[in-house]
Amino acid sequence: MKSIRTYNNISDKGLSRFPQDKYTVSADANTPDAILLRSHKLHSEALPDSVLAVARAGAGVNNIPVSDYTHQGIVVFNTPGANANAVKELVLASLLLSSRGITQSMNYVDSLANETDSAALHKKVEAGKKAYGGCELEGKTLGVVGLGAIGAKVANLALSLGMKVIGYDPKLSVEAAWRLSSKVSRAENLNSLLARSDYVTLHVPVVPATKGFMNEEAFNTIKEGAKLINLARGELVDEQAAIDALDSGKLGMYVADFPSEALIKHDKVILFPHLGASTREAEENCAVMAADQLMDFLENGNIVNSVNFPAIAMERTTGYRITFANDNVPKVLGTVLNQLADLNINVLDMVNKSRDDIAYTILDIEQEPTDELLNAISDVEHVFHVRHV
Ligand SMILES: NC(=O)C1=CN([C@@H]2O[C@H](COP(=O)(O)OP(=O)(O)OC[C@H]3O[C@@H](n4cnc5c(N)ncnc54)[C@H](O)[C@@H]3O)[C@@H](O)[C@H]2O)C=CC1
Ligand SMILES: O=C(O)C(=O)COP(=O)(O)O
Repeated sequence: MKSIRTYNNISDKGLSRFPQDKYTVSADANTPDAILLRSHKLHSEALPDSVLAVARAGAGVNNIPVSDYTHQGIVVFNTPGANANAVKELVLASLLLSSRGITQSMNYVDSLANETDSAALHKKVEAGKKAYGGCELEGKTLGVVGLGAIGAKVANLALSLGMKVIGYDPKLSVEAAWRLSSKVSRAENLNSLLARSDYVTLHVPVVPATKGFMNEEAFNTIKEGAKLINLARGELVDEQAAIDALDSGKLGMYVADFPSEALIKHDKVILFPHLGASTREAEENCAVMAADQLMDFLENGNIVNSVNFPAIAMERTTGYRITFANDNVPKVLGTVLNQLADLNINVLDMVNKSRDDIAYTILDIEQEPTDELLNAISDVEHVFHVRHV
């Protein structure tokens, strides 16, 4: 029986992927084989030694100490693109909310709830409406920072609304570039995007290069009165710099799903709870993808959509499967293969992949591996994880 420990609200559609005769799934599993979570922060938690993998049902992995886990042999997964449409749709809402005085005018109408005279009510409603006139999106320029799964969908949607779209993504993958309309124009650098955009929307992970990148300098560069949408991570924006820019009028509006004490008080800030991925569809997509990836890893040693290990998969043969991870240096694989040769063990199939400074191998052999063999592989210099799956 394998055991999965969950954190957060994970869709039942994902949880029910784990067959009950093979898995127990619970929030209080003591010695789990794997963790399945959403935004729960693992940085200050010690994981039990039993944990082989952590799956984030979602995109951002900044709640997980990924590099610490890598050399403990813990594979970290996410679910690329599975919640992108949900975020895209909330960006659309954010564009409209920041343009049309929708929430403010709703609050105004609500404030008239005690008015009992119908004629007086209509007079006040009509008199108040002029305070909430807005502007249209058509013809305006949207700057999209980060053109991955979400950014590309947002960019393509904005084009269909008649907006001009500028994108900036110095690390754009070829796959992501294929998903992007050729009508999206490319900004050479961030400042050029900021200076030309009426709306700026952020879709990058929080990493050292992006932490606080929307700082005083960025707000000085941004087009006068531009509106900023941040459904990516709160840490991307220097909050005080944003508030100063809002106060001076340089920034027209800030929309985010990261409320904070300072932001909540500001009348040019529109805040939601962290709702970007909170649709039934996205929660199901993420949970199903994360569960399937975990099972494939636990049962077959295959790795799909990991953020720290190479992508690697091999069809099961009739043999017995060993997987091992090691520092990506010469001679490790050769040493293991020599060990097998010395024991007269035939290799049926094998695949080896590397990513940055680690390598991972799946080996199907003809006979069941003994503990002695597994220990011998584990003792090879630079090997830090071995498993019979
Ligand atoms: N509000 C919410 O509920 C959600 C928030 N997110 C946030 O959105 C982020 C993006 O999500 P996805 O689009 O799914 O990820 P993704 O990995 O598909 O795209 C991220 C893009 O950012 C680019 N990038 C990396 N560093 C950059 C830099 N310095 N400047 C410009 N671009 C850079 C990458 O090249 C990549 O194309 C996640 O990391 C997460 O923090 C994601 C899903 C839901
Ligand atoms: O997928 C992401 O990066 C998200 O931020 C979604 O967060 P959540 O799973 O809704 O807490």
